[in-house]
Amino acid sequence: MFDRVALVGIGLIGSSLAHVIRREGLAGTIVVSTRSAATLERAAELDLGDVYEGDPAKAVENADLVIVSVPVGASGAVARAIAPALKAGAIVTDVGSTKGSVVSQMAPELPSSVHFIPGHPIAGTERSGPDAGFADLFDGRWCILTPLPDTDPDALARLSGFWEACGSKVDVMDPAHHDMVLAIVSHLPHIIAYNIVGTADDLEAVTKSEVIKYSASGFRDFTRLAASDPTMWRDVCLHNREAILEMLARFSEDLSALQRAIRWGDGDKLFDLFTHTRAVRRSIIEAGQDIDVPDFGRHVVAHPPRDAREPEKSGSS
Ligand SMILES: NC(=O)c1ccc[n+]([C@@H]2O[C@H](COP(=O)([O-])OP(=O)(O)OC[C@H]3O[C@@H](n4cnc5c(N)ncnc54)[C@H](O)[C@@H]3O)[C@@H](O)[C@H]2O)c1
Ligand SMILES: O=C(O)C(=O)C[C@]1(C(=O)O)C=C[C@@H](O)C=C1
Repeated sequence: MFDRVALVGIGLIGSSLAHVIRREGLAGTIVVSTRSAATLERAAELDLGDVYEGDPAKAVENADLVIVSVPVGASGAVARAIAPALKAGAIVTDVGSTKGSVVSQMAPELPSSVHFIPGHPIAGTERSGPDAGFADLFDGRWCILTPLPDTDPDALARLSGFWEACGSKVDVMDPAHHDMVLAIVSHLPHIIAYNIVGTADDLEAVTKSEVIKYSASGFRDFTRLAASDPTMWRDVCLHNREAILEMLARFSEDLSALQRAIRWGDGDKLFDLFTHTRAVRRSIIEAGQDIDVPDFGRHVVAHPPRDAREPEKSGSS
């Protein structure tokens, strides 16, 4: 599909790309580049590429596709470093979890002779580094591309074809819309997980050994998310600030409504909410992973629409 692909950053996402590119034969040559010499050495031990290059500018020379897979806060510095060496006509993309900030950091640095098309595979785990990658990571998962207004349609089609060959389903959207959607479906859940695990750990008397000993599966699920890479999530919080703050405000409002219902013993309200959220989960399962983005005009969790409520208000199934 591409003669030469340069992977700048070889952590969970970069190494997963290396595996799937190899498996599917999507590149003649895979060039691997990353900031730390130790990580580059590990990538070589894992045989993730054909060429290993510490200098990102050297790594992208003659590449037809350049994929930047670094924490979003480093996107601008990487773009600046690779810009002078990029081949005219190359496609430059990224995988960062925020898009508005990546566009504003990278676009001004890149020459107009390349096709810059930001992207984000909605696939990952709590693990990081070159050992964490696996070829199936993107199987059946969405990859969102956020082209700029003047993006060449042929380059967009080529990049979409690449992600499809990696196993993904591709959607195209505006960077600001991406950031709003991801703030609720990905960023907020991680922030809630970091917070709940932090709160539990602060309660020294009931935690330490007891948190581990009695950890119920609900809490354990939060600890998985809260084990995610601190650098990556620090950068996500700082680089999707507005959308995350907006979602946190809505979340806090809805949490207050829930708190009030508990305080006043409003069982109907609790039952209605829990019935509604169960229906949300069921519709996600029924749709497989084919989940539409939330409709922000309508979706207010603490006040489910009447028609979404089930009449039966007691018992469990
Ligand atoms: N982990 C996930 O679940 C996930 C999912 C989708 C997208 N993403 C996004 O993908 C990107 C990479 O995440 P990851 O999980 O692969 O992270 P990771 O920590 O596993 O890997 C990051 C890589 O970037 C390199 N790096 C860091 N700073 C650099 C710099 N200044 N210059 C060059 N290389 C640098 C590191 O050495 C490492 O190779 C992030 O932007 C993240 O938001 C992550
Ligand atoms: O499943 C996980 O562990 C993830 O954190 C993956 C996840 C997500 O929230 O779904 C995290 C951040 C990425 O930008 C995309 C995917």
